[in-house]
Amino acid sequence: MSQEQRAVERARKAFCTGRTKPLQYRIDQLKNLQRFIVERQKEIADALKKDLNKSEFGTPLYETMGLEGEISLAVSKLAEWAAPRPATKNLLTVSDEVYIQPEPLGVVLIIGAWNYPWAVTLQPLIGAIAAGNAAVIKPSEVCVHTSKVMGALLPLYIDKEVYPVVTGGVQETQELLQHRFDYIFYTGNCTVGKVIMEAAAKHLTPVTLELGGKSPCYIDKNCDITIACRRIAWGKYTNCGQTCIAPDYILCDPSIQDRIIEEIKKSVKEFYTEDPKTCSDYGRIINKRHFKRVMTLLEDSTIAMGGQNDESECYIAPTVLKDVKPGAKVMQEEIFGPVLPILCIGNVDEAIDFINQREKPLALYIFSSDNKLIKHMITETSSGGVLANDCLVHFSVSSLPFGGVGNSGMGSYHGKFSFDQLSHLRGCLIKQLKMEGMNKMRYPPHTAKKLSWARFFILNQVELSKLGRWALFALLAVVVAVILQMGYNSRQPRQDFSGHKSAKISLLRNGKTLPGQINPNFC
Ligand SMILES: NC(=O)c1ccc[n+]([C@@H]2O[C@H](COP(=O)([O-])OP(=O)(O)OC[C@H]3O[C@@H](n4cnc5c(N)ncnc54)[C@H](O)[C@@H]3O)[C@@H](O)[C@H]2O)c1
Ligand SMILES: CCCCCCCC=O
Repeated sequence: MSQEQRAVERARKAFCTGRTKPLQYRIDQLKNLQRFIVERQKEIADALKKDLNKSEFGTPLYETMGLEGEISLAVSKLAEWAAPRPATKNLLTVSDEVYIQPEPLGVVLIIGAWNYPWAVTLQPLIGAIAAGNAAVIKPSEVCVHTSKVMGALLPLYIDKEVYPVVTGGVQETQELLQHRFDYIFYTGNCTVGKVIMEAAAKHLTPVTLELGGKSPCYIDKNCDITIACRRIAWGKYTNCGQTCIAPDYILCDPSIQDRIIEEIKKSVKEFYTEDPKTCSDYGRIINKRHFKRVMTLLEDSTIAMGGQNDESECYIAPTVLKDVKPGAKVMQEEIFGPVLPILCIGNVDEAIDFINQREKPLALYIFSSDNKLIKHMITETSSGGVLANDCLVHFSVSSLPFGGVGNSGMGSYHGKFSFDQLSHLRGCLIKQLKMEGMNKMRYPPHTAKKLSWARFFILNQVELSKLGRWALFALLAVVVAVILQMGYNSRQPRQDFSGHKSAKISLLRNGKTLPGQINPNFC
């Protein structure tokens, strides 16, 4: 039996014991995960240093602090998230129990990417644990050292039967994908996203795909360009540009292009010194394949800043390209490296058209002091998320769903969204075996009058909370009268009452009077 098959079977068997269901178990596992992050900070940081040259401060800042926050949130909110959620009642369910019960899905497969290997692998795991699932964890093999540490150390902290770690490469991932899961949570590129979805379709397994793409960054003339460029330089060059939501390219008026270049130069110097190569806060490209790929993207554009590189170290300096044409190589794929092209456009509406003519991005960045312009751009475009006047930080806001749309992915997570995404939200309606008179309108023989009553009860989604006391009282009186009438009529021989004793009544709909030619004698 392969390690993949063994892991899946173990997780399934453990899930079937029901031990992941009690909230206390989930909280204990989340706290164990928290302990792992705190106690193994050194091993985590050492591995990231080797994989991506992440610094000892960069690791907590970009990888583990967010995880700690998400765990604390899940632990403190779990009872609330997992509790039955009351659902709105209508006239037909007014005396019933109507609620939504979140329940675990089963065994989740989590496939992580290499660029923030702890953040994007363990953050879905937090959601899976909180929601009461088992999970098979597959870290990215591209992050060689991190993957080893995760495989060796994580099982020492969390239940290794329920949350096994499978290490390995494409072959191992594909072997895992042969198995049936109850959910697949994949983070990575769009091409492999399609492979994942195809494999999931064979078992009708639902998926979240956290993908990437080209996230545009519009800079309005009307903004503080110094501050804008500092924030953009941080968003772009953090992790050497290998961030799913890095601003991929800048769109701006030609009159501010040179100013932008100067300000980015200043910020780069401020962050990474004159020589970023020797700066401990500046990362490296993950491997030679990606190094070559990024270098190719520079070929047909003009370098305005940076461009220095060293293949032996997978080093590429923070780089800006100017006057870039939409047809340039750098505009044909997600850059995922420290290269920032600037494209000049006429005005905000041209920027909107440019964005809308391309795939829906994971993030859209807008820099402007004009709130109306920001809202206009938000209304006229679509993207996974949007952030005005800053970069990246929306990732760390647990109350916002994080995820893509269209080509940048499907599904979302973080905070309660992770819990909901990895739960089945089960609709529950508990009726009593009473009030049978109310059901006459749906039982055969069907008549026009029964239909008009059904129409009233089903289509009038009366929001009881919005009705005034008297209106509610009047409504209940009508309901009681109808029930009594139905009870009476159900004891009478079947006949057509049309034209007889027609009662003209007025009923409330959304606070307005509804003149109803409704005859209660419909049976
Ligand atoms: N939306 C997000 O939250 C997010 C976060 C991080 C990265 N990303 C995106 O991920 C991409 C970078 O990651 P990557 O794709 O290079 O990571 P990667 O190469 O590590 O691949 C991710 C996972 O897919 C598996 N995989 C790779 N090829 C496969 C195949 N042919 N069949 C089955 N499984 C396969 C790998 O084993 C790995 O576990 C970028 O596009 C980036 O924008 C998105
Ligand atoms: C606060 C910045 C964290 C960025 C994490 C991005 C994950 C996707 O690549």
